[in-house]
Amino acid sequence: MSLLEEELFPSTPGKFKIDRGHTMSRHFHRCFASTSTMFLWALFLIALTASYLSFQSFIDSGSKYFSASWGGIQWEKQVRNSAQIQRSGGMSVLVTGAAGFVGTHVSLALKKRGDGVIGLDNFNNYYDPSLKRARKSLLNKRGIYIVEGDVNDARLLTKLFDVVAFTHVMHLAAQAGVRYAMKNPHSYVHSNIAGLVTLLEVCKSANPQPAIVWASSSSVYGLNEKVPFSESDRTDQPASLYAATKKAGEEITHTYNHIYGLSVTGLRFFTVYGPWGRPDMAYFSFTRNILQGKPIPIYRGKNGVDLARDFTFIDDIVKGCVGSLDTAGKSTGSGGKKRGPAQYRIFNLGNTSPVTVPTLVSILEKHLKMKAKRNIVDMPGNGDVPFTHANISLPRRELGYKPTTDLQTGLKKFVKWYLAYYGYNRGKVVN
Ligand SMILES: O=C(O)[C@H]1O[C@H](OP(=O)(O)OP(=O)(O)OC[C@H]2O[C@@H](n3ccc(=O)[nH]c3=O)[C@H](O)[C@@H]2O)[C@H](O)[C@@H](O)[C@H]1O
Repeated sequence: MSLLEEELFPSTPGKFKIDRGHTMSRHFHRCFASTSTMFLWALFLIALTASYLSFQSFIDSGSKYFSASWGGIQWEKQVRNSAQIQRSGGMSVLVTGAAGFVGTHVSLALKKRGDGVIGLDNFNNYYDPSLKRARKSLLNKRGIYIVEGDVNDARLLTKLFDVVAFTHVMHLAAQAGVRYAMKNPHSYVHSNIAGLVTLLEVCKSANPQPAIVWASSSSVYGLNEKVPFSESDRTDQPASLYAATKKAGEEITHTYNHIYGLSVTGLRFFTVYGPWGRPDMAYFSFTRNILQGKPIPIYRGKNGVDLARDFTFIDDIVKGCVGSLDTAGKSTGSGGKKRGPAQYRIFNLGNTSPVTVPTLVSILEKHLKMKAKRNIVDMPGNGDVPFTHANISLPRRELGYKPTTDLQTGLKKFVKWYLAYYGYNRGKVVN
């Protein structure tokens, strides 16, 4: 500190020099006193503003992700009832993303056979939330309670584990969609990475630890050209951020398996379709457009090659999910400590018979009895891969997984549901 500074701003009151004349000293003292008072007031105001702003942001993020619509005796009772196991040897399962497409079907299947089920869903608006609400009503009617909350809410997850000693977690909550990742990259990180870690942190500390079965994706094969895709094929060339976050999920779950002894099964779903499906997917939006007489964009690959997908019917996927839960080994840790090696598995859940996108459209035309307005466009560079094709020998051997529904049959069921759900059977005008 320079001499001048030292004089103006003494570090201790005792250092203040009083040998320059009384008046001068008094004036200086007053001046200093008022400056320091102002300084203190300014500090006080800054602190007040800062705490107000941080409180506001806490409220904002809280209301966005962690609306406290849970807790209380009545709530705990509903949670316990829904998680009640109704068959001998049954399981109590926390299903995340339960109001989603796969989550709804898996929850229904588990409840039907007498397992205890609690659903968790944040009802975000990635696609029409009214469809999620309708799925929720369906689940409620079958005695499945859905907690409204986010997988990033550690307090809620911990509370759920306090109320129920879940034997299994079926983790299906995720930000889905391959192409949307270019529009909203952070939502993939929020759900598929941060949310996954929050869930695993809670699971690792739970006593007993649950076994975890979760949704990975066929998209992890990315630019892999070896067909059909086997679980041991390379998955280090993702073509989209969605795929990258799912691949990251496989690595993250491996870490928790390795360090904490969590039993983990990752399922690579191949383009799942069926009744109560996702409106953002091609088969769903094509159906809507065909019925409304609107053109449908059909992407075409390099050199005019048709794109193809190993479309897999929802009932087959449900069998794969339930088979995975049934064969999952117990987690080996307790109190956050691993006691021995735990199971870590990855399975393809596909149909093993890829169909091109134009053929998918032809099947829809047949079931809808309407012609599509086909608009063939070059595949935009937005994360799509040209084809997918699952090798399912591993899940067949380990889970008894055997898909039985071809695309013709599955789309017939989907169209029937679509027409009923959107009221076309009740004379809805098609325009
Ligand atoms: O297996 C997965 O892991 C993923 O499956 C699904 O992704 P995709 O296989 O890309 O399904 P989907 O969007 O129905 O497009 C199907 C085909 O239609 C083509 N397609 C699509 C849209 C369009 O307007 N035109 C078009 O030709 C398109 O190019 C593609 O060839 C899930 O959405 C995803 O969340 C993830 O689970």
